[in-house]
Amino acid sequence: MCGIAGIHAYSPVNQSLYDALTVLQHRGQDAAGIVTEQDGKFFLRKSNGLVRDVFHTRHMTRLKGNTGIGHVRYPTAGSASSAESQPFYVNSPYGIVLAHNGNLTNQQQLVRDLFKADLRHVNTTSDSEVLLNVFAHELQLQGKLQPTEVDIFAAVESLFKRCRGAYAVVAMISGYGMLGIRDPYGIRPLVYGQRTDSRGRTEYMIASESVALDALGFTIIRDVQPGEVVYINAQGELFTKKCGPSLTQTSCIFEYVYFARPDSFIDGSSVYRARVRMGEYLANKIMQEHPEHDIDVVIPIPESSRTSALELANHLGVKFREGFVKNRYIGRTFIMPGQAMRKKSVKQKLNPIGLEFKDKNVLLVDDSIVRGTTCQQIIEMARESGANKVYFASAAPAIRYPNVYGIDMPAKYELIAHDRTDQEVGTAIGADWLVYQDLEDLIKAATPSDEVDGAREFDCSVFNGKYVTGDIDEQYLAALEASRNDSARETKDKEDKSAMIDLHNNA
Ligand SMILES: O=P(O)(O)OC[C@H]1O[C@H](OP(=O)(O)OP(=O)(O)O)[C@H](O)[C@@H]1O
Ligand SMILES: NC(=O)CC[C@H](N)C(=O)O
Ligand SMILES: [Mg+2]
Repeated sequence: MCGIAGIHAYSPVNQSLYDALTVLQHRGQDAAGIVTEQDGKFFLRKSNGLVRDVFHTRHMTRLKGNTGIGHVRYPTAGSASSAESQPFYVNSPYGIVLAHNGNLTNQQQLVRDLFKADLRHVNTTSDSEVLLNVFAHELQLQGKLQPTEVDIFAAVESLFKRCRGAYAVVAMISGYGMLGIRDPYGIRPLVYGQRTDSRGRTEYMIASESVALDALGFTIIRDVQPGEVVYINAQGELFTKKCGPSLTQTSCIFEYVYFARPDSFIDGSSVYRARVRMGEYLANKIMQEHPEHDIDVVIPIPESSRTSALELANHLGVKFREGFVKNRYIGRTFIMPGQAMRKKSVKQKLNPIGLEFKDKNVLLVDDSIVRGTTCQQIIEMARESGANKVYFASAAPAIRYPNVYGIDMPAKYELIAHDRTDQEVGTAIGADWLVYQDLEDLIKAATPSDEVDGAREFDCSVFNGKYVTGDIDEQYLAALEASRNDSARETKDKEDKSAMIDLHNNA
């Protein structure tokens, strides 16, 4: 799940983009990048690492210009080589840079077509570079010396016909402005807003999450609609057009469970409200399944489960206590590359407060169980701290299927719930009992307050194996599993790093 941002302003945007990426850091910790534009020249800085490590003063001062885009990366395709950090650049037509959140599901086909039919060169194994080249090719086909919004919309219309999967995009065309694109299903989030500068001029921002707009003083206009393009030309005029087919919106429900920050709104639905309701529904289910429960205390597993766990405790009428202290300098473990690193990080990140466990029956609450890395170690810690019984509740249903839309869960056998019943998962993680949220309840929880509960559709593929784009079959999933499972990826990352694919101009 990457984070993207673009700003069109009347004063330098380097610091604002840096701040936006910091606010979006929870969406990607592996690499970061910013491109700005001034007088027809792009200035790029991108590399592996957190935002604070990638940009030093010397880089910031070189990022000149009043328009720019940025990216924080959590790889789901290609490798972890710094050459695959984003934004990507292509020189023709005009000079275009692009940053992408999501994952293309027909990358191989597109690469073949780009090479054989469009005569284009793709230098990395990133799907985002492919996406950029498809856009560039389609824009070139419009054949305009000076493209207008009409040409840009036409190019994206063709891109929608060619590119499958999930893609929320920000891009910049040298001399012609900035645009945001959301795929026809609206799988990944994208929102835009405006603010007024001291001289009364309107500035625009496009970003993955509304928190980035809040932090920079932009007022939200609305979410970019599925299949819509938002274009701000070099003169600062805004144009929007729905260029994709009319499909039912199916945005990713896992954004509400884990990825997004609770203070964000996605498609009119508050992530915080969704998590509160997840806690309420989960409490109801626990009361149904264990009416005579003997829970003494509810303890959240920081960070993401806290909102749900507090509400769950309120509804159960049981004490809520912070039983784990989180090391604030360790990032999110689930989005780290490689199981060894994830495993090590749980212990570095979370430490129990013995007092809250000793001789108590504790209910541990997490937002989700994916590989089981976190809950297994946490349950062990709870027992070592003297807990009597350790129960576990997951605010999301069991994750049994791979994700193909921008969450790095490529191999079903790496998922602890794959091929296991709920009860078997409980045993595998070492809990006395385990309760999972029901999918219908999760859907209800994520439905915006002004809509009928449960009427909104979402991509729930990790829970039900139904892939909304309709192009995913067993063969695709088998190839994905073979190429991106933990050990295959580790080998590829090592190879790419030593091969030094490195074609980008570092500011
Ligand atoms: O079953 P697993 O494979 O361990 O994955 C699930 C865990 O990973 C995430 O936490 P993470 O540390 O990434 O982020 P957080 O601090 O936002 O909770 C999530 O919140 C669960 O705790
Ligand atoms: N998580 C994402 O959105 C990843 C974007 C892109 N597929 C990459 O791997 O860089
Ligand atoms: Mg967590």
